[in-house]
Amino acid sequence: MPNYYFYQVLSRSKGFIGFSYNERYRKLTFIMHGILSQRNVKEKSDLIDLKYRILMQNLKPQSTKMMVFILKISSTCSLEHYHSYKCSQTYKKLGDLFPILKWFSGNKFYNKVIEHRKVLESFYGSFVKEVKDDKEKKPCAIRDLLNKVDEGILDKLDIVHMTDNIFFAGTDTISASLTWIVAALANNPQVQSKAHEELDRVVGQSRLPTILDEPNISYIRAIIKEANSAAVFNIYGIHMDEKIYENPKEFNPERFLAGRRFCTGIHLAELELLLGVSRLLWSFKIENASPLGKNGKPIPINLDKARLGINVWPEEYHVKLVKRHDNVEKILFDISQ
Ligand code: HEM
Repeated sequence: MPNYYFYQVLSRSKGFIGFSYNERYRKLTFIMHGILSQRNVKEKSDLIDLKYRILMQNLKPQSTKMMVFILKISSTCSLEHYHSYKCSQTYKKLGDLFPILKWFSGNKFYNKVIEHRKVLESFYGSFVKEVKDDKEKKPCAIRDLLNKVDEGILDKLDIVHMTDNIFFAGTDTISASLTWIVAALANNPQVQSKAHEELDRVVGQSRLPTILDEPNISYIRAIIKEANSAAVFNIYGIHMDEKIYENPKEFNPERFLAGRRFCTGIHLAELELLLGVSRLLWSFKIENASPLGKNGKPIPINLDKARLGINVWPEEYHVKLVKRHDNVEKILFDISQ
């Protein structure tokens, strides 16, 4: 059941993620699947390429603060989202516990949500403005959404909240995944050796891995798959929950006509992880820089301990990035590559 504070007040019913199935959701999901389609993502892969180049240029070989750099990729967006998330979770819980709160629009929580909404709308509104003012009309997801305003399908507030949703769904997820993968690689040098062997064989040391290498770097793909662990849900419990499905025991195929619900950004996520992991490993050997244990070796990074952001993150850790060959700097800083 959509929560009043989160969906109606904070998002003014203008968002997309987590919204109930209805005509509006169907219309928006169609638009989002178009913007984030595999073809669109591949066509715009140079933007992701640029993003990783900037990230890699900021990773100074021998740095011991990998975590900090990875966090920096999306610091502005993620920080904003982290506050947004924390705030909305509080409202969500309170709203769920005391539904009556929604009738007191002047209450403290309501005012906090409104305050927060102002920050959020001004933050994402400024992105939208930047795209509108861009004389070169560079391609981007916000521009694709703006075209839908011209076609009379979306309004200005839809764009602001959908932009929020795209950043919300697409930044913390990738940063958290990369941070887990780096920790797992630091703990498993033998896995890195196999990955380095594959990259040297397929890509060589005179260019960066690109999207075109994807079919030939199956070990890198397997590392990404292994790091994104599967979650097992109580499917029976969810399907029989009357709060989620009307008349759950009734055999009613119509309820699935709304279409499958899954991560709309899956193609973008896969591409970002592929380029992120392959380029990190192409450039560096990742060494665990934790304090030494009794056996004289660094204490393995504890992957059982996690902390909560929007997603689940590993605890802070330190790694050392060791440049793998002499071409690393030359190629990372050569924009013609
Ligand atoms: C490693 C990265 C990612 C993971 C693990 C992930 C995971 C998920 C999950 C579990 C859902 C919920 C699906 C459901 O309702 O059953 C979801 C939804 C969504 N994701 Fe992702 N995601 C990732 C990256 C991205 C990226 C890069 C974007 C692009 C902007 C994105 C956009 C979305 C959107 C728009 C939804 C909402 C779909 C809906 O409600 O219909 N995600 N994601």
